[in-house]
Amino acid sequence: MKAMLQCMSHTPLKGYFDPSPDVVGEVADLVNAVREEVACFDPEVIYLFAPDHYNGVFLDLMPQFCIGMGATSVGDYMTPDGPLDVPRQLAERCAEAVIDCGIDLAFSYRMQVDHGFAQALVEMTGALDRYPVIPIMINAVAPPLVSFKRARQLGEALGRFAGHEHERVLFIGSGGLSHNPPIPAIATASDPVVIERLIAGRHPTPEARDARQKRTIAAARAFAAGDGGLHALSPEWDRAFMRQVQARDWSAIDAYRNDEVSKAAGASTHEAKTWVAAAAAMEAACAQGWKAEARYYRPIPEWVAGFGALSGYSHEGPSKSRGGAAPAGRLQCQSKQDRKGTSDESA
Ligand SMILES: O=C(O)CCc1cccc(O)c1O
Ligand SMILES: [Fe+2]
Repeated sequence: MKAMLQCMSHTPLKGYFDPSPDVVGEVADLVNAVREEVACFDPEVIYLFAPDHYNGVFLDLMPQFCIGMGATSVGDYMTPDGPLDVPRQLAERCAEAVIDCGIDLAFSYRMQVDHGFAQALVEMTGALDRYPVIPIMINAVAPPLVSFKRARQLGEALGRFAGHEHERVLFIGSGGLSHNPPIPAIATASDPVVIERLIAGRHPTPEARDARQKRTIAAARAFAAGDGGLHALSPEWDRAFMRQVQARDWSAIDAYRNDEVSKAAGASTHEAKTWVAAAAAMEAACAQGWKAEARYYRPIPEWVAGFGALSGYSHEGPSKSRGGAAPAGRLQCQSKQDRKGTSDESA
């Protein structure tokens, strides 16, 4: 069994309000390098952990974790709309295995996903449906939220299943790190229109979606200009977190407390649980035989994102059932040398 892990921050502000060209180029190099690695790896299936931002799931029925047995991208910001290629029977068996491990995973036969999923798929694979993908939503916006520990346990249960199931599996965590985009909360919303949208905002009119996106872009401009209002990015939190994931320091990860995380690094930092779940899945699928590599970090206020990337690779070993080594080209595809371009001064 071979497994790959790709964790990366997402931000729909790309292309709407950009940092300096050298930073844009640096992140583009990173994304291109990851996409090449994934293409070389040629996963038979992807397990994608990502949050939703009140585009697919709402407060009329908010799951903490939800697996899609079928899923469609809503096409918010610049992401494409349309179906993901979800292998339904595999997703069903995965759900059964995870639930059997004591994780009460919700499921949907018509899950709607937003840029949290779509941006990762498009950037890392080129399209929504390039590879079969099993989407797993982790609630990161609607308190009460699950703990970091619980996200780790979800990943562990899923990884145990995936490790037995596949020859080449890719785990993706899409989200984080420290940030606080202007996503309304039911606890503080007073406008009845906003409250209704939080509770049951499916299928907004194009005008309503556009208005919301324009507000996010305006907030990003204000944030980058130093106006208060949004919680500051927290490179210290981000670097410590990335070090812990790279070291697979699960006890440190389990020890995070939701209220402290929000206070230290911003309300949307809970998206980092997608990294925890994906890395824990990697750990279980590889029976700990893998290596993690924090490869990029930079706080990018224009994108309202502590922007990080971390990859993981299972130790090379003979293929379980197909015998012999992988085709030569696959192993040579992406050397460490090639990936050096996007240097990381931190983690
Ligand atoms: O409009 C939204 O739903 C929030 C958009 C958004 C902005 C910055 C970083 C993110 O991770 C993110 O999701
Ligand atoms: Fe997000």
